[in-house]
Amino acid sequence: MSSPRQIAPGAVHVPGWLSLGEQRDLVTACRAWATGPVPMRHTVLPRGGVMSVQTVCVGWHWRPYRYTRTAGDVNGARVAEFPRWMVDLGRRALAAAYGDHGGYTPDTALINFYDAAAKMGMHQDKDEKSGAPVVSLSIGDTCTFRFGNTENRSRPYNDLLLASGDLFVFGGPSRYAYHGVPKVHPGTADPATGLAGGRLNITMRVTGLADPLRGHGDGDLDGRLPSAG
Ligand SMILES: O=C(O)CCC(=O)C(=O)O
Ligand SMILES: [Fe+2]
Repeated sequence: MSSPRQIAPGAVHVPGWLSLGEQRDLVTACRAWATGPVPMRHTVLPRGGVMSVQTVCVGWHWRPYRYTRTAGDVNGARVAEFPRWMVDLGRRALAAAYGDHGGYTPDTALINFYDAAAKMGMHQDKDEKSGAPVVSLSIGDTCTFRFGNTENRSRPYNDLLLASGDLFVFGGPSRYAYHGVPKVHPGTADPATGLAGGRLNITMRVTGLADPLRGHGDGDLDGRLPSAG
């Protein structure tokens, strides 16, 4: 692992943060999630466009531009639980980037698979009701990651390479920075991760949404129930 590098205030790149073993375990977990309960798919945008990346979610299902527990735009199933080990991984990631995890409790992850031709246009991650940081992990082929400003999709931005095992965290003043993936560099992956080609990106986030079934989060139901006395 190299030392953390600040790209902008609140945006930190930690090259080679994940060990090879951790990358392998994440590839295995993502492969399983890609098969169900909600299969990985190309997200269809409201105006009919289709994203070139393939996505599967855990914890909450994202579709433009909201989070739900069930994947109404795929097969109607409830997405897989957000595992405790991923909360712990998210906390270790924040501690590595910022020196302290501050009680970070991600409740959703978007898992994106990029083939050699896939890209992601400049966008903000703003469907979350929480301003908590986004933790991004990359595995497989290296990509060019464009990290911009909070005002618009254009310059100033920074182009950096995200390679297998890299951590990128954006929070604080960078939380709503525009970002995207203009290019994946085929043939740059180490097959020892279990991913022979393509790029896997996992972003953990805090939705800030209540879970009506469990009473977690904002609008916690527990607070509104009559006390047992
Ligand atoms: O693939 C990446 O590095 C970024 C993914 C991303 O921005 C997103 O899923 O919102
Ligand atoms: Fe994003």
